[in-house]
Amino acid sequence: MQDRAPHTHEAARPTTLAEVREEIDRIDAAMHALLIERSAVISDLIAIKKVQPVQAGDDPARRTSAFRPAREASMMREMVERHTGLLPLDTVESIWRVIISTFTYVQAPYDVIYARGGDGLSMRDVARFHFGYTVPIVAVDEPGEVLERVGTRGDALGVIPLSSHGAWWRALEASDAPNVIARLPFVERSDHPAGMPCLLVANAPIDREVMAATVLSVELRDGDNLPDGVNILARDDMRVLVSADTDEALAAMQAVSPTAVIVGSHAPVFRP
Ligand SMILES: O=C(O)C(=O)C[C@]1(C(=O)O)C=C[C@@H](O)C=C1
Repeated sequence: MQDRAPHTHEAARPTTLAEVREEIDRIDAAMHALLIERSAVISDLIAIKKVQPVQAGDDPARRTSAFRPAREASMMREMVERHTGLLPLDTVESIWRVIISTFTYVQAPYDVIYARGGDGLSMRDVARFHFGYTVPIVAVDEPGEVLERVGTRGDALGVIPLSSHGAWWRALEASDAPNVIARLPFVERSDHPAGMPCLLVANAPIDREVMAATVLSVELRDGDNLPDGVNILARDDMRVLVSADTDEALAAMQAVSPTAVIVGSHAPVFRP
């Protein structure tokens, strides 16, 4: 293929269909070459991760998955912030979700176990949108079954819709239980094509480096008020799953409810 200058306002714009297609072929080949280059970088990353703990005190047995939700959340933010042009944000986001999830999978295979929720179809969309088609997905009926299946496996991610019934999160309170590690979608908006709000649970340590919002299981008593910066994620009567946005909000929540149990964390909510 002939080398052409990148398409800019200054460069001569293609005027025939053949020229435009030549330009598209050049761009497609360049994008493909970049993906191949990305996979070579991931090979280096695999070698580095084997010898470099993610954070002090890490238990390698609890780090078998390559999934780093805080890093992914910040990558998705940056992608949204730099995006421009005709291509819908949904498309760019879904392409990057497939790229990142698949590169997570090639580092260390894992599967995604999700609770079907209402019609089951929305949750299937959530699983495919965020994890692509290479990662195996498994549907189960109830959040409790997701947690049972994730259990002590280091190579499974559970996805639970926030609209699930019952206080399913109480099963996260045990010290050897999975933790909440992320909240989906990473980029929230009302018209998100797979935007059902969900929590990701995994047998992975709580990311202390980036403990942006802390997730707690709380039993409210009559008259308890939630402090500023504490939001209810899910509720079953007086049992609530909350997220505290800051360390101050976390301390205030623990002052209101000393029996509150930390069950995970997630990156700050991002609404562009
Ligand atoms: O940055 C990492 O730790 C990676 O493993 C790379 C990568 C990616 O493909 O960009 C893949 C998985 C992680 O969840 C985050 C990012």
